[in-house]
Amino acid sequence: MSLEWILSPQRIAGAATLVVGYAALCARVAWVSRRKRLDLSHGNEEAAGHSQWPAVLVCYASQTGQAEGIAREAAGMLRASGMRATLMPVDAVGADMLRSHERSLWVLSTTGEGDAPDHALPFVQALLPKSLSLPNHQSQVLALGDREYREFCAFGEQVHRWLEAQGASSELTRVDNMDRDTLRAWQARMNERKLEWLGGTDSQPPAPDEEEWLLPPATTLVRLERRTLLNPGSQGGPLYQLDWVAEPGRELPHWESGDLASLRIPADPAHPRDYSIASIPQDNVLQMLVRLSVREDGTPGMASGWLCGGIREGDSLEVSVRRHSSFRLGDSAGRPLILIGNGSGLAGLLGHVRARIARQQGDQWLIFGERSPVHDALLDQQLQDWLQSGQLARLDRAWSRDGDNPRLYVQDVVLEQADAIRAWIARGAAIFVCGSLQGMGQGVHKALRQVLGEEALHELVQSGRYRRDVY
Ligand SMILES: Cc1cc2nc3c(=O)[nH]c(=O)nc-3n(C[C@H](O)[C@H](O)[C@H](O)COP(=O)(O)O)c2cc1C
Repeated sequence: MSLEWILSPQRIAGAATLVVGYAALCARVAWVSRRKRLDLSHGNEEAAGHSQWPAVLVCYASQTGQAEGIAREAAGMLRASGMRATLMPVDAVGADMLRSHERSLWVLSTTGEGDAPDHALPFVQALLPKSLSLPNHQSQVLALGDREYREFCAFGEQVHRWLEAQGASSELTRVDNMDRDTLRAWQARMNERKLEWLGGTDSQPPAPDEEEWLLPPATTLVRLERRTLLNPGSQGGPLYQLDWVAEPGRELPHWESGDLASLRIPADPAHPRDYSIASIPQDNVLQMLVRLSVREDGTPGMASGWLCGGIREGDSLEVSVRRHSSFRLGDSAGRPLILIGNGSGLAGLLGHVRARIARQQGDQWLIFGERSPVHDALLDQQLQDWLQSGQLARLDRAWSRDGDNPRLYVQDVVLEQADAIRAWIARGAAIFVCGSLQGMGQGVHKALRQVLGEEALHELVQSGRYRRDVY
């Protein structure tokens, strides 16, 4: 062992970290027990105090809320251990902020075809092309993805490589379809890192309740009150409206319009299925629209087959609500809304329409696409009633199988109504798109780019005025 090495700045800095870490650990033991008696706040006000404790930046990029949920839990866990954890979406992360932190934790999902989630665009365009010097920075990257996609975890990998190129040390973990074993292993590793960050692994092992900080959201038992076929005679797959109510003596979980209901079906409890919630809590019903999917061999899909046929009215099921921040109304709750979608995507849009009607805001325009006006005019009476009463300002429907009429899709309506779309945007409207990615989501995006221009659409994404739930 050379003298230079013993006296090297890194060694001295390491020893100093250990001393500070030990002090932090002592304080932490007292503080953790206090925290356990307090309600664990996820607000960033926690990050402001306790300046003597190690600071971690917890960043997320999330399209449907899973990465955000994990980041939130991780920040809560770090705070409960006595660290200063600042939670933020990646688009709020700046160069100075990264330089001023020695540790960061990234939870990043990949969407589209290997793309970053929509809200991460400013980060991708402004920060990723930059060169920063982060030689002492330690980062953990948790990349969420799905192996079914060719570009598995591409965005998480991109950020991991970028961090390494800036001189940071980075550990990458890829998670396939929220695999619980991978998440549990990562969680165990984070508990180790946390102790290192706090000043040495030879300190106390984590308390048992700290190990399970990635708990799944609470579930509630609900009963299927009614199942209604919405498109009898359709050439497409049957689409059902499912109305769930609370079991006697229980309450439905809380949600906001845009959120998802996560169901565990008996045949495959390890893989919950998410559905957009079409109702609002004031309805006292949790409503969803489910299309029966049919496999290539003609047999019904496992989850949709059971929901559309297996489970009977009166039967019960565990459900949990998944916060879907990127598709909630958020700051757009008071703006005029343009709601665009197709098929079962109507569910996500209906939630917003109902939430706004409850707020007595009828300034909303629904552009909806289906196959035939004869068989697929979903919830037509309800939509017509809203239109009559002014609770819906405009309703445009695009039918792709309407006798001899030319095939019309929602993106065609967007192009046809370009002037009106521009006028709505000029007076502050926000756009929400829900439904299939292939064809609809991509087509509408292209049409909007044509109508509004690349830059204006980009600005709408950045300011949260263009939100998509496409699958
Ligand atoms: C429309 C769509 C596109 C997706 N594209 C990819 C992809 O290209 N690569 C990948 O690894 N995962 C992809 N996924 C899977 C997501 O990354 C995965 O479901 C993740 O857990 C979602 O996290 P989030 O809720 O934070 O967005 C895609 C998911 C959806 C719904």
